[in-house]
Amino acid sequence: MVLKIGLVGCGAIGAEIARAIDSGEISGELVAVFDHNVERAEELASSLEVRPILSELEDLVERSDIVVEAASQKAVPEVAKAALERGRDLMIMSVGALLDRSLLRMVEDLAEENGSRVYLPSGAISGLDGLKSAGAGRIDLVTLTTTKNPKGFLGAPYIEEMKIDLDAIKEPQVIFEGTAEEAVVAFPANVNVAATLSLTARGARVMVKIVADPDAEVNIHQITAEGDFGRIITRVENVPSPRNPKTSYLAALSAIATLRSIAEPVKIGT
Ligand SMILES: NC(=O)C1=CN([C@@H]2O[C@H](COP(=O)(O)OP(=O)(O)OC[C@H]3O[C@@H](n4cnc5c(N)ncnc54)[C@H](O)[C@@H]3O)[C@@H](O)[C@H]2O)C=CC1
Ligand SMILES: O=C([O-])CC(=O)C(=O)O
Repeated sequence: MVLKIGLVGCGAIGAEIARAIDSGEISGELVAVFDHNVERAEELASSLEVRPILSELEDLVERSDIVVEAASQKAVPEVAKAALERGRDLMIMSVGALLDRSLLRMVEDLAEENGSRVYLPSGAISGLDGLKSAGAGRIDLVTLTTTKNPKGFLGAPYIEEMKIDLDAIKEPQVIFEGTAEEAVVAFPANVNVAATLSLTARGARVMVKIVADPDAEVNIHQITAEGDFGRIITRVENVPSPRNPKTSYLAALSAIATLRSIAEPVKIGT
């Protein structure tokens, strides 16, 4: 059976996913795309060998086996409800949205009631396999330190609210410290990975530090987790997506790897 994929969001991640389906790297069919920026959807669709239709959300869901959200945290409630109520599988990239407890419960309940699966890729970080194993025991604390070039934080609600002048940052500067729940609201397009860590760590405290470094050419996520298993330390130096400096290329690759693994009979890793 050919997996029918519907894509919501035609930006940096969505475009990489679409190209991977088009080239046969992901075995499936991109049946429909939706973006509230219609020009973006049109531009992506017309760049592909096998052109998907441009559709509205409801129609996209109807045509798909799996709906891929690669849009924004704000899009998640509507996309999740539409997909899960119709028993479709769902992959979510804007994982930060799920730190809203009531949304997480709705997603879990609808998935269970309708026999759907929800996939949350590792995104731009490494080490979730070990953290998942550790979560079977006790995890005491997880810390995430994210470093990006200041231009990667442009437009973040926290930057605007605190009136932080990103151009004035001339050396590495900690611009935010807080919990994962606070971080995903303050920087919705920068630290979805904090939510992925939090959900993997099964309720353990996840503390986030965000550093703006004007010399940074890579997006760094350094993670330390401690518990009765010992300590895990991971650090990824991510190449930013050329289309969107907020987003690391690895995040798109993790979405592609997740879609590929759905079709594979042998599952590797925790
Ligand atoms: N889980 C992870 O590790 C990572 C998650 N992300 C998140 O994944 C999402 C996609 O990332 P990118 O492709 O880099 O973003 P992007 O900004 O390059 O593209 C997003 C696209 O979605 C569209 N869009 C936004 N809200 C929409 C809505 N409500 N309905 C329809 N279309 C909508 C935009 O017009 C845009 O074309 C973002 O929320 C981003 O923060 C990004 C990097 C890593
Ligand atoms: O791509 C990254 O480096 C991480 C990111 O933006 C996110 O988690 O939202």
